[in-house]
Amino acid sequence: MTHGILIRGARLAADLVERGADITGAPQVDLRVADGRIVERGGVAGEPRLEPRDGERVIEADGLVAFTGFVDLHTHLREPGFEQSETVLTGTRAAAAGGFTTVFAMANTLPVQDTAGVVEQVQALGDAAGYATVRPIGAVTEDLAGERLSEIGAMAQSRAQVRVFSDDGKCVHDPLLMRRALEYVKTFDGVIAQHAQDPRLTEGSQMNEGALSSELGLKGWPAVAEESIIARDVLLAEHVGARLHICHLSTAGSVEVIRWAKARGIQVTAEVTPHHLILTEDLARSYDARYKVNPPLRREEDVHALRQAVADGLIDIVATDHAPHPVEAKECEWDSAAFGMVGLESAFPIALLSLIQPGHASWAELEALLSQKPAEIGRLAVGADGEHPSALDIGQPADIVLVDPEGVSVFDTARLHGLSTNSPFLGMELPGRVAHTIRQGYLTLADGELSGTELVAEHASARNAAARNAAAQHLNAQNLNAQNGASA
Ligand SMILES: NC(=O)N[C@@H](CC(=O)O)C(=O)O
Ligand SMILES: [Zn+2]
Ligand SMILES: [Zn+2]
Repeated sequence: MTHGILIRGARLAADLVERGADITGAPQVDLRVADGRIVERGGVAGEPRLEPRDGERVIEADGLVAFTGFVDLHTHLREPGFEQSETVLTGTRAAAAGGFTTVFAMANTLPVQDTAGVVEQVQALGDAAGYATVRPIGAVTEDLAGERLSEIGAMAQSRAQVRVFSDDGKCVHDPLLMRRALEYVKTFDGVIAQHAQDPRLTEGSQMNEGALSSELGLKGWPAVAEESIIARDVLLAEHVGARLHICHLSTAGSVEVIRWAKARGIQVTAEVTPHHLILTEDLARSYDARYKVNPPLRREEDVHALRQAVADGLIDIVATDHAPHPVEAKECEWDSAAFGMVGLESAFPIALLSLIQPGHASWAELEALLSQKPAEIGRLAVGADGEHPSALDIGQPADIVLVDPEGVSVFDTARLHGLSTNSPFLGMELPGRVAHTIRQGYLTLADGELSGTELVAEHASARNAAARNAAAQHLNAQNLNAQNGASA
């Protein structure tokens, strides 16, 4: 049913190791995709170019850069419970439009993703929609209340095979609970993703604490509220010998704590959002609540420190923290507005603008930041359809995104594909455009247009059936081997 795809003349991000936006240094490559995988390559090192076959869809990719599909370790899909803000379907459509083939779905839903039942439900909704692989994140504590550990083991062993646990939106503040959580996830190579915010230091906080918060009369949110939790948690992670991930780093001081922890060999990874790489607290002067986010936008020095930390390899990944909210929650007074911004569709343009163009990252490094490292931190390889291409090579699964560095993206409410439009970039023209997204061998985004919901669901169900067959064959083969072994 699925016809193949031939991509002609793309540059591979992996071949572009020099920092800066220029792509002419890499050879042009042809990739043939069939049955969900990359089956042939052409054009490199004297290999012949590939010619289209009957029924194949041809993508002319001259001028485009090909990445392994983007992986977002930090997305809020809002379903179950907040379907007026986003659903698994609408959120994964936004993901596909942004070049993502996998999203990790945060646990602050209603009910909270704190049981095997809820995480399996969220994953099943993702499988059915077909726009992206959905890997649920499990809550660390029951109902995100910070009092008792949730069913971490049951979620890890469920069909969803949860490996990332987070109370995101809230900080796991109790040090004993944090210690126990780290001990628990260590047993199955999981990770705790901490939302580092001391609740006592940020009661009622509205924006970054400093001269500007005083001037605007908004309650301040001190950098130390973030930095002190990170400092404590890297020490706990060291003590336990477990993996710790820090969500949405926002201050220069946080970078220094991470620098110290990494130099000590502590197993900590750090994430930055696109908005913290480009926006500053000054936007709060408008009192426009689109700029209200957790953690708050910080000073220009912080933005520079975060970019430099990416350049120095101290920050491991870029994650969107896509946080949809309905109009009512944003078009109101600053103090009563919700924290959060949508980010899936603007992630690539902002990464181009803040990291690639100023020379803080090469295209190859961006591929690590947006694809390989988040997949690795989230242990994406664990699970039924848990394969992620390590490179765009023959035999690898065909999760591919093609971007146009010379293109432009314009964000307005009509052009965003999620349910909510609380983007700080509305009305702006940003450099770079996501042109095509291919997930498991089928197009979810073709020339900037999302593929139809029914068609994508059909492709996904065919892929799911194929995956189930492969798993069954594998089991049969194992049984056969076991029988042969027994009779020998
Ligand atoms: N980032 C935000 O401002 N909001 C997030 C919660 C979070 O990521 O902390 C949300 O769920 O709305
Ligand atoms: Zn958070
Ligand atoms: Zn979040």
